[in-house]
Amino acid sequence: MKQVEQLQEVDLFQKIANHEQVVFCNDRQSGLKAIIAIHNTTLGPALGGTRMYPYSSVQEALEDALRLSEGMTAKCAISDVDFGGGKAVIIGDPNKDKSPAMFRALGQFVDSLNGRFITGTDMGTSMNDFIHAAKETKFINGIPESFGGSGDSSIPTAKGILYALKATNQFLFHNDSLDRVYAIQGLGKVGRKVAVHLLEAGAFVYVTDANESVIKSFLNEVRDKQHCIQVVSAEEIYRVNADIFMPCAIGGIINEETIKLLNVKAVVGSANNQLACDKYAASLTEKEILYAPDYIVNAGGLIQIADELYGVNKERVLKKVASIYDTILQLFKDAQDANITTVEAARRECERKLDEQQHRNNFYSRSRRPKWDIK
Ligand SMILES: NC(=O)C1=CN([C@@H]2O[C@H](COP(=O)(O)OP(=O)(O)OC[C@H]3O[C@@H](n4cnc5c(N)ncnc54)[C@H](O)[C@@H]3O)[C@@H](O)[C@H]2O)C=CC1
Ligand SMILES: O=C(O)CCC(=O)C(=O)O
Repeated sequence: MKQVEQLQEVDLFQKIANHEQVVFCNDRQSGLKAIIAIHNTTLGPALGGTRMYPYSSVQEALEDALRLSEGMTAKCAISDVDFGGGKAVIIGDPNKDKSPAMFRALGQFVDSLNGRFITGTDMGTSMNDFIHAAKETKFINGIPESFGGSGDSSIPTAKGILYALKATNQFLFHNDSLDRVYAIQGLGKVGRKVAVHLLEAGAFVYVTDANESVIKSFLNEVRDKQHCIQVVSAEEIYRVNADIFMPCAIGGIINEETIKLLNVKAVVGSANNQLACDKYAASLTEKEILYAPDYIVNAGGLIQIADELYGVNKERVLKKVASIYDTILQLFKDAQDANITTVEAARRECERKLDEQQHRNNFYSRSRRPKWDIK
């Protein structure tokens, strides 16, 4: 028994070897079971949303927290914001298990980290949930403006996706018009906003969502565009003949099986960690499918919540979100010139930025930050 315990301990530390800190949060009264993963605070306190998902095991939740927080380090570096990478996951079904008490408990755990981790919404959580968390800690962002936050971060995220789509169309078709065919997986906070805009721009969209009521409500919103929409099943979304496949729900959906099915020229979406692992970037390239790295495409929300550090200026946020167009276009060109995948090109750029900015004050060098006052 003792040997088994020792082995598990070693495995766990191997698993989190690239991370600075992982916190398991358990609140019996509210039922909160959450994991906070802090990947890297070189550039500043760890920043990242909190996801709620009915994980089938603690292992699965931990894997997700580790991968998502690592992605946030890259996202912060490439977006030039003064934050590091972190993320929290709550184990539970967002449609059944949520309560204000659960988010207050999460707020207390976040507060106990004294500014090392700042959080807000992600998949399965909403601004309203974080109003409760913000009663317990100041280290919450992206809550409604009426509560002193920067508001719905899925709005700038959706705008960023549209810029990334334009850049992709420019690169592929030498014309950045959005008037094309898209296959959208997930019509949540981000996917739906993007879909509505694409329809307004004259696009045709294939859509799917795991939740039928989400599809109904979407169709209701875009009643006058029914001829430009086809609802398909969860499986069919991978097979449809479209210009761009847009993952806007869960991660890990670009894998050996789905790559075989894809019938598109590019993959551009909001979901974090779309590739089940990095090797699938090469498989996409082999199939001549252009991949826009998720953490560049979906950085709009991060850009807004990071701007809270300076008191939020929507104009400044929009300008920075618009730069996603140039970043993506340049990345496609760099990858093409160097004959490497877009994932490798993005990784090199992140590493360059992290190296270049090692000198920046960070948690360990006791920087003071205007809003969060990290001591
Ligand atoms: N909200 C934001 O500003 C940002 C979101 N993201 C990422 O974008 C993705 C979507 O985020 P949100 O729209 O905020 O989440 P959300 O929770 O509002 O919406 C997700 C939608 O996907 C659907 N869904 C879940 N599993 C599915 C599946 N297997 N097939 C089809 N549909 C499925 C859900 O029913 C839901 O309608 C997530 O991966 C999130 O991490 C990334 C950056 C910022
Ligand atoms: O957009 C947000 O509200 C949170 C930022 C984040 O966690 C993400 O970009 O994945």
